[in-house]
Parts: sequence; structure tokens; C-alpha cells
Amino acid sequence: MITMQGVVKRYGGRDILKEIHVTFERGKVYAISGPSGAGKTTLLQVVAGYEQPTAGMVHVASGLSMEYAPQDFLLFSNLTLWDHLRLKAMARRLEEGWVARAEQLLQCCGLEGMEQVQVQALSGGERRRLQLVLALFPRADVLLFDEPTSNLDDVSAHRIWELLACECANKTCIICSHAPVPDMLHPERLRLQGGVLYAE
Ligand SMILES: Nc1ncnc2c1ncn2[C@@H]1O[C@H](COP(=O)(O)OP(=O)(O)OP(=O)(O)O)[C@@H](O)[C@H]1O
Repeated sequence: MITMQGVVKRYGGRDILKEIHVTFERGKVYAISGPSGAGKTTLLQVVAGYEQPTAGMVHVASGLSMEYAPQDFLLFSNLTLWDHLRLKAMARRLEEGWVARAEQLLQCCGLEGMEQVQVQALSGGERRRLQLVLALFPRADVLLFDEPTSNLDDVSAHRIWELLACECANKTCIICSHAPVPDMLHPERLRLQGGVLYAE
């Protein structure tokens, strides 16, 4: 469970997040929409601990593991897909079964057979899918996705939503997306506007 208590985030004298109070519960998917620049990425970064709140606090239940798939690609252009998976497996100290898990996720995301391709040779959509695989791969308790289907065509986006519907079960999942999060994920819909988070 994650609780934001009176979280304010100020950039350049402007309150991007204004006293956000919300609890993200285990086993639930939250879909956060809102206009461009509303602060959706900022909210995820504060939850992930990448940014500190200006005021208020974020409480993450102890022992919860978390993965964050950011909107911008955090990938190494001269490393292959498999290099990325291997590095992630090492960083997260995953046990031996990680190879089968990685292959299964690559297949689900239509990246099978591309294991030895360098990131610089991937399209935007392929990079997006690799980033999702890297976030899903360690089976974290909390999953944060920023625009998971940007750069994807409708068919690829549908496959990703199906995968997330399956992978997000029994986890806490927060998805910021301009594209509507489909009902199959049974999301609780929230809207961030004017620095305030509303239930939709
Ligand atoms: N590190 C930063 N320094 C200064 N201002 C920032 C910083 N990060 C974000 N901002 C500002 O905060 C506001 C919210 O940005 P954010 O990226 O969180 O919005 P968003 O809702 O995710 O937008 P989009 O839908 O376009 O991705 C923007 O006006 C942005 O310029």
C-alpha cells in the first residue's frame, strides 16, 4: 500500500502537485489521466522516490518492491536487448528462472528473435516494448507506468494492455496515460488537473 499525504511538488515557484492525498491499495490498478503538463510524470517520480516532495510525505509499506517504466527511454543504445535483461537480472538479483521469464515476456511483446539487436537499431515502439519488459520482468509488487502505449500502433497497444491486465493482477499498478486505459484492467480512474487529483 502506498499513501501520499498532503504531497506538494513545486517547480520554479509553481505548485505542480497541490496537497495530494491518496492511497494506492494492493491488488488495484489506477489509471491517471490529465492534460499535458498537469504533473502526471511528476506524481509518478515522487511515488518512485526519484523526486522528493516539497511538502507532505509518501509512505510505501515496508518490503514492497517497485518498478518504474518512465515515459522517456532509459536504455543504452550500444547494448542489446539481452544485455539489458541480463543487467536487470543482476541488479535485482533474480534467480535462475529469469531466462524463461524474459523469453516469455519478449514473446508477449513481439520482441522474440531480437535478443541480440542493439537498442540503437530499434524503433520507438520496440524501445517502448523493451522498457515494459524490463519493468515487468522482476515481478515487483508495485508497477508504475508512464504512457505505456505511446509510440505503439493500435494492435501493439492492445497486446500491451492485455499483458498488463494479466501482469498487474494482485499488484499495485499506477498507469499515467493519455490513451484511455481499457476496462479489461478494471482501473480506478483518476484525473490530475490544476495540481489536484480527482476521482473520475
Ligand atoms: N525537473 C523539473 N524542473 C522544472 N519544471 C519541471 C520539472 N519537471 C517537470 N516540470 C514541470 O512540471 C509540469 C508538469 O510536468 P509533467 O511532466 O509532470 O506533466 P505531465 O502531466 O506528465 O505531462 P505530459 O502529459 O505532457 O507528459 C510541467 O509544466 C513541467 O514543465
